[in-house]
Amino acid sequence: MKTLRVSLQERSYDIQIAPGLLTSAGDAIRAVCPRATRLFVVTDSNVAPLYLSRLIPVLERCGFETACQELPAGEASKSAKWLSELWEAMLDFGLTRTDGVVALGGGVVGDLAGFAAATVLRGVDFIQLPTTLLAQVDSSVGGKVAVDLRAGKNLAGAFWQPRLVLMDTDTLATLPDATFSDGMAEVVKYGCIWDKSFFDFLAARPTRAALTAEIESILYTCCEIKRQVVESDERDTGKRMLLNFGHTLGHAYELAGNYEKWTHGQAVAAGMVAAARLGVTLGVTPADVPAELEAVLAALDLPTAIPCDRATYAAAIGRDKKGVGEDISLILLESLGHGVIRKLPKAELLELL
Ligand SMILES: NC(=O)c1ccc[n+]([C@@H]2O[C@H](COP(=O)([O-])OP(=O)(O)OC[C@H]3O[C@@H](n4cnc5c(N)ncnc54)[C@H](O)[C@@H]3O)[C@@H](O)[C@H]2O)c1
Ligand SMILES: O=C(O)C(=O)C[C@@H](O)[C@H](O)[C@H](O)COP(=O)(O)O
Ligand SMILES: [Zn+2]
Repeated sequence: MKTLRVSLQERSYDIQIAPGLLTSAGDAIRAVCPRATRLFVVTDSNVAPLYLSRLIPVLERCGFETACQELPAGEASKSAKWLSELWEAMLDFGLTRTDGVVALGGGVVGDLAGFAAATVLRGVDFIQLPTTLLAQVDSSVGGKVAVDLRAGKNLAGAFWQPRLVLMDTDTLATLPDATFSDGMAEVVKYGCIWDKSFFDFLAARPTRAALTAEIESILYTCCEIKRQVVESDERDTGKRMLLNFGHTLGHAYELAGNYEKWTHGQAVAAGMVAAARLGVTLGVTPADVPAELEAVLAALDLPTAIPCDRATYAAAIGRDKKGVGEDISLILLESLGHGVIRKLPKAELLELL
């Protein structure tokens, strides 16, 4: 088993990475929630039939009473409507402030359940059991929780760190190839912004089989990078913005496709290529970087360009959380492996696009 500790004073927690962790989740949760009697489990309609019947007896054997809410699978469930349903169901179950919320699923389940945990009774303990590659390398760590609004992606949310993150690598075996690739978009992001040797390592392994053979080390590398970034800027006012590489335009593509046409991973892949091209235009990024990045993403069956109209770009840029007044912080690559934050007038960015 690989373990990492995210050190954030009283909000510190462990990330455990190993096969089979779901089968010992009860003891691990008991260790971080000693006073809890009830756990409210949030999952989705694809994950429930695969893993819920494995998890519930494990929790009950450790003395937890459980209730479960199964969401329809997909981004549409990351909504204010489902947030409100969760609040009501948690209170009907009798959740108290010493109890906990468990997210069993991908980033949609984790972001929504985390926001519900942050807000119900003004905040209860939250445990992440991520089951997609994307959730294991990115969304289960760092405490960003949110729902989407009509106005755009993740526009209502909180910073609410989990008490524990258990990554059972066995769960990745049941992912469809396209969902595995979604997660790879965020994995490649870490190589782009932080670590050229990691980027090269990924480029040399263009198949799911080759990547799966190294999965524990890939998860560890991504979580270690995210740990360092989050510890230095938990509230996303500086360095953490690097983790948003590809996301300003990625969020525009998700909005353009009404959150149905393009997954988050696909949108981020195309957003990273567009940001690399913008970097070349702005004289920050070397000219050969976009093609090198495109080749790695295309080998993973990820899109490298997504059409988007000016009005949608304008809406996404206008509401991007990296905006300050008329300016926006844009994440660019000074080289592959080194991301930088550059301020630009929003109007200039729109013209460039
Ligand atoms: N909070 C953060 O820091 C952060 C970081 C990155 C992404 N996100 C968010 O995460 C979301 C995307 O997450 P995602 O890609 O995991 O999407 P997702 O949660 O929709 O999961 C993708 C699909 O995989 C299915 N699934 C999950 N686990 C499975 C398994 N083990 N086997 C088979 N099928 C499984 C799901 O039912 C779903 O159909 C977006 O909303 C994005 O904004 C948040
Ligand atoms: O953890 C972060 O910080 C990230 O930016 C990770 C991103 O991959 C993730 O998609 C995040 O939810 C985007 O955050 P937002 O602040 O742009 O909504
Ligand atoms: Zn992301």
